[in-house]
Amino acid sequence: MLRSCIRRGTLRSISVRRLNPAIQFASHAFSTATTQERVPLRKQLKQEAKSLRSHKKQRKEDEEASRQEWELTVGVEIHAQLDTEAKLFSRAATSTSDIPNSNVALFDLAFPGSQPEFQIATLLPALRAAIALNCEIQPVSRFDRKHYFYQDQPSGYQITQYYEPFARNGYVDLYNYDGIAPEDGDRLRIDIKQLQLEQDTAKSQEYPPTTQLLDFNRVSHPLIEIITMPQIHTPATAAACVRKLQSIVQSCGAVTTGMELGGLRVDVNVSVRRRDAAAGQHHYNGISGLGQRTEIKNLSSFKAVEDAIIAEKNRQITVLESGGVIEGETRGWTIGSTETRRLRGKEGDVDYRYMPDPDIPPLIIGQDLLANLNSTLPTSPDSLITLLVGAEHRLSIDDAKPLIELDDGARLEYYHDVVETLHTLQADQDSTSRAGLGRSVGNWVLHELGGLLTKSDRAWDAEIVPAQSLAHLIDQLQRKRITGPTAKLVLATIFDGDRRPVSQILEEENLLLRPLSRDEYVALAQSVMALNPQMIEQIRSKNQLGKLGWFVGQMMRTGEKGRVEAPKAEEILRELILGSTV
Ligand SMILES: Nc1ncnc2c1ncn2[C@@H]1O[C@H](COP(=O)(O)OP(=O)(O)OP(=O)(O)O)[C@@H](O)[C@H]1O
Ligand SMILES: [Mg+2]
Ligand SMILES: [Mg+2]
Repeated sequence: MLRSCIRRGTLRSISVRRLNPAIQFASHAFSTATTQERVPLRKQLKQEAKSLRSHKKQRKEDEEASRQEWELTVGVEIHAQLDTEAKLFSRAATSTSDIPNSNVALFDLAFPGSQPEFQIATLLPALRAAIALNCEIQPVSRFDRKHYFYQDQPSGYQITQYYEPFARNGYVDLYNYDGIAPEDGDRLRIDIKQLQLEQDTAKSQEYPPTTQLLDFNRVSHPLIEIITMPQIHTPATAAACVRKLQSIVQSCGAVTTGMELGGLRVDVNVSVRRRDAAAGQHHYNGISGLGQRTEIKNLSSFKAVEDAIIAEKNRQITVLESGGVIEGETRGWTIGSTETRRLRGKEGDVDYRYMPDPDIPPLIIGQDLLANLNSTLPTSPDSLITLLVGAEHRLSIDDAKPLIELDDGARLEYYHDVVETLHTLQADQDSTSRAGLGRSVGNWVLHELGGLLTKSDRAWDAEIVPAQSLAHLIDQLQRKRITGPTAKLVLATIFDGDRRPVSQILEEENLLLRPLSRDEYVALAQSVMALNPQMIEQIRSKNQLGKLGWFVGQMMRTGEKGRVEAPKAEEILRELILGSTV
């Protein structure tokens, strides 16, 4: 990568600073060579930026040309670990962080004579996910044995529900705020073929060349497999779809951890077909005309989903353009790589010998249970977004999304606590001034408090700045008793552990706004105007109003701390410089 950058002459100084000494040496060699050609540094940087731009443009054009010619189709299978205490068919605990092989029942290890004991509690999170994904819940479903031999599956088969799953015909709606590709427009519905219950496998740890350790704590952890229809046509939308599915199953309490902790694993199925050629020979559940699919197994991040699809699409196009054929096969992906790799042949090669499990009776799900779950399901992420950007809260979509997603919903809870307290504190204010409170709280919670968290590298904790304190601080600001910079200063003080009530901090530190008189503003404005008469001239003669900001900044800086209000400062400056009022 670095070498190719150097070859293309696109290495930028900003990236060099973060690299190791050997790489810095390479960049030094590069600049020495160019100095010898006596190209001034500024010109050289300009050329580099230009070449980078044209390279990016070329790549975009190539992508677009390939998109015009080839249609990509993707369907995803998501395996999510359900939030349950016990395993699917035994009472062993699901905790995987305990000592390896400590949570294992005889049935999990397929001891002869052991029998499955279906854990009914598993159904609750599974059904919550199915309802949240708009599925039709099947009154009767059954378990099958899917046979394959691998050391992570002691019985030689996985118990799953492929043929008669407990939920069918759902869908997930994706909006552009979910990050779908621009060519998919504002909204896209992806159908979900089914949700099935199944067992997880054991966890392997490889110690090449000869050792592999197996931890059976994970074996038979209850999973749901969510299978989408092949209706996705861009890598970005596939990643957005997985992200959205994860956020839905998390927000309804069906799963505990997401992809980052291994609680969710994704297989992507990829095919391409030439748009102007005859329809493809392959079909899936009523959708026909598809190209031959390959399946990339076990992806564990959204980026891996997107990158693996791009790589596999390009590989398939190259094979087809050179007259080859795509084989139905299972492929793998390593993070950071640029190519998928063949793991094994699939279609036709493996016969799973599916058969009904004779030891497990059918699953019968009653309407009363469904009615109860339906009425207790938490609000969906989409409904939350609609609420937050609506008239009551007026958040921007860019703030609403992270507020919902951050810290497993804890950030949103905190936001609500602050808004609630603030509404009580502002009960005496008129409704127009209260209308913008949500937006302002969103800004403080995400950007100001969020900024302090990032800077200090601390994890979220609602007690760092109690919601009550933040509400009082915003209240003081809204009432113009303190300035914005003062509010930020006090927030940082509380963040660092000051537990005095906000009002006490403001009193004791003498931070309450004592507004400057008009004469004081005029004197301050005149003193900063004297610093740069040339700029004053430019503002006057060329009407360069943008430059007023510099003088406002100077007034804030040189004036007494916490006493200068920016809008007032600008008003006075306009008056003095232009003879006009705002
Ligand atoms: N031609 C195709 N191109 C792209 N995706 C496809 C194509 N045909 C099917 N798919 C997708 O492949 C996936 C098939 O999943 P399904 O679980 O039904 O079968 P499977 O992959 O054989 O099963 P498993 O991997 O669980 O053993 C679905 O997401 C479907 O949308
Ligand atoms: Mg599958
Ligand atoms: Mg599959």
